[in-house]
Amino acid sequence: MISSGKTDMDDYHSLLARHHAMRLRRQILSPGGPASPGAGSPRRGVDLRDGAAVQQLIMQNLHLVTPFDQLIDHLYEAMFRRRPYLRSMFPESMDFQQDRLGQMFTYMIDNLHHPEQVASVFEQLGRGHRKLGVQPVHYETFEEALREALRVQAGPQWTPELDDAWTRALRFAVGAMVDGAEAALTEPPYWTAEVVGHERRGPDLAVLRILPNEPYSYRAGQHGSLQSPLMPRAWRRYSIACAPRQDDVLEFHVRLTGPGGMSEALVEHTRVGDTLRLGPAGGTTTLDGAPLGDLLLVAGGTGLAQAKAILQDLATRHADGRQVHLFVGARTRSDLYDWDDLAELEARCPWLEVVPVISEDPWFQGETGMVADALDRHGDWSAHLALVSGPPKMVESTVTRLIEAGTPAGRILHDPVPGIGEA
Ligand SMILES: NC(=O)C1=CN([C@@H]2O[C@H](COP(=O)(O)OP(=O)(O)OC[C@H]3O[C@@H](n4cnc5c(N)ncnc54)[C@H](O)[C@@H]3O)[C@@H](O)[C@H]2O)C=CC1
Repeated sequence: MISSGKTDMDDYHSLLARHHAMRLRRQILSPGGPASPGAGSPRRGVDLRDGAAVQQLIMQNLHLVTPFDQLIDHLYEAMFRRRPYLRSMFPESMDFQQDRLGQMFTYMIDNLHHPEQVASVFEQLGRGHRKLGVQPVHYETFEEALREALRVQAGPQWTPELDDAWTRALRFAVGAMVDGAEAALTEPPYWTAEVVGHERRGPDLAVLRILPNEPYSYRAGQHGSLQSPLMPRAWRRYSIACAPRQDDVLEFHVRLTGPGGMSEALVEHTRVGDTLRLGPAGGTTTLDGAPLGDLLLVAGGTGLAQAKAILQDLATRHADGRQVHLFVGARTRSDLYDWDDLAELEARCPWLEVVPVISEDPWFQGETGMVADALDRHGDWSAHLALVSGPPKMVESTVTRLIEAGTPAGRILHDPVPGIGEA
């Protein structure tokens, strides 16, 4: 059983986390740093002002330490050899974890010339890592293991300059993670949530509704991470498919993507009354601070979750006077799994037009083919603010097409997709 209230143990862990954070910060900020003399401190804004130079050095020599999956194999081997108990913090299968870490390395290196941006992404990551039980002290072991892995992978061509560049980049990112974790000490590392709704909307799709045990704050367009007791220590992100509600219930749309994974646990083996864990909300694809103007939402498959949350949010304030178009891509008519809610929203909101686009049924009486083609047929979107969500390839092709047709890249919002922007 997972305790739903705050316990003395939680207080103890909060104190311990604060203590470790302060100790690590003192070490990092001390002239020698924890492990590498002369290394820069990781505080954002102050440090890594030469991020572009660090980036250049790392990039010029990237061939020595890639592919990242090999480097990451070495890294975990070194980490679990040094601290075997750390293995118990990870899920049974490390594949997903290894992919994510590779993506974070790529993201960090690609963006070192924008340290502020790196810092804010890693602060969110540090906040999210609290749910895994990660304490700042673990980052020391991570750093030692990564430096060993880099040395092993690069072999005799590894130099102290490269070691220094990687250590500085890593400490900058880790410093931001510690900041993020520390700033979040007033909230739980994760929430327990009761499943209050579970509707099958087709053989491979479920709409889940859950009620967190404590107030959960998020903005329309963000995602939350879910963990099922059927997959201990594994977490997967899903877009929250509703704007914040009075009854505090959250909705998620989950497509079964294969056997043995989280999506199977959530679609096939989860029932009303079950308990899930929910990590803090994250993601920056929201309308906060977005420029005014008409809006184009493009959603593919379960990417509809994000668009639905944004629409519900807009509906609470008459869309701020905007006109809004939603193009919903699905393979078949029956894949329009949330059509009733969309039709209800469209009927209620005179500012909204919903256009379904079906890609694998040429007899569909409406738009058929790829969403990007349907957009072209419907006119000029270059003055709209666009928000795109769905399968990565669909997001990539839609964003490319919008840019070709004249929409400035800065007016297109989407969650990170490998290949465009962040990884
Ligand atoms: N916030 C977000 O951006 C969200 C993204 N997703 C992602 O959406 C995906 C799930 O999608 P499903 O429901 O299985 O979608 P799906 O595979 O059923 O496809 C949905 C739509 O995308 C189009 N599409 C699929 N592959 C494409 C390609 N290679 N090029 C162009 N268009 C393509 C299809 O024609 C269809 O219109 C997952 O990858 C998930 O990570 C899911 C929820 C939220």
